[in-house]
Amino acid sequence: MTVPPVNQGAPQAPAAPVPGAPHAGAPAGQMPQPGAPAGRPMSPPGRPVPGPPQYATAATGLVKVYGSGPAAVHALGGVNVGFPRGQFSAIMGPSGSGKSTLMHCLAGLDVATQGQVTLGGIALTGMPDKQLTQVRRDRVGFIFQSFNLLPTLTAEKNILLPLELAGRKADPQWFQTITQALGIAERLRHRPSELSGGQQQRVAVARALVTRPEVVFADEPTGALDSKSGTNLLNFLRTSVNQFGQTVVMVTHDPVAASYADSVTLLADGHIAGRIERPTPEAVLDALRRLGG
Ligand SMILES: Nc1ncnc2c1ncn2[C@@H]1O[C@H](COP(=O)(O)OP(=O)(O)OP(=O)(O)O)[C@@H](O)[C@H]1O
Repeated sequence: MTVPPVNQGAPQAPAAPVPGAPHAGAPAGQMPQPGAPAGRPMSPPGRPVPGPPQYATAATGLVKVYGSGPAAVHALGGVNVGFPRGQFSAIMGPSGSGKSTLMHCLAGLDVATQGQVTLGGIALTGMPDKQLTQVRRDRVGFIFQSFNLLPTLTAEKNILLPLELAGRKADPQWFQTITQALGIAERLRHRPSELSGGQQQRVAVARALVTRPEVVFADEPTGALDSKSGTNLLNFLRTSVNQFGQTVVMVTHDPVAASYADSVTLLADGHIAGRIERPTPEAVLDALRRLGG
């Protein structure tokens, strides 16, 4: 099912709740048009992809089929999408529409059946596992609903883990900037069990940002948080985009959470079903109703 693009006439939003902070990044509406990239030759894995460099992460002709034969599930049916550098983008759609599958393919956590994925202008498609693991570790940050912190490590050690695994040293100034901005500088010696849910998620956010990744992928990051902790987290993600130039791509079911983003990409039945620029909760809710979500 598809609905027409829903950005026309959508009310202008107080979409960025950070006072005085303008939306940043590339101009809106530069998503590859369906069919446009067809015929473009596949770039070898790990090589720069020719074309506009404004997308931190993009997919062309992305198909994902789980299983085979009569049991095959067509989760993505040829998706063309780009998420601009230095912007906060949300992905929404009804349950089963392919949001997590799209995010996992973009982040190199899952391999597409067909099509091409780029991260920072580099082709991920066909990349050997070892190289892909390295790309995920060095160039991607993840925030999950379930924090995924190691219980035996302190907050500080959890945050530094991606750098340690990569054999890299922390930039002390950047570490201080993010832990202070997240309000966890006083909690660094605590283990996850000694922290509140909101604090644990903020540690997970610091861990995602510590490598200064190309893209932070967030999958329902506020799903397990109370509303105040959720608001704090969304405000921080917004700040990381506005102040640090971070690119954030977030899957969410929550229209209020989506209204913190610069744009919302809508999925339905494995296809792009529209896009809302400067979303308001009302515009998002309206679009989701039209999609039956
Ligand atoms: N590992 C898998 N094996 C088989 N089918 C799968 C698998 N993962 C997802 N699917 C199917 O692919 C489709 C898209 O799933 P996906 O999880 O991407 O949707 P979603 O929009 O993220 O859903 P939700 O909002 O419920 O989390 C669904 O029909 C789902 O059942």
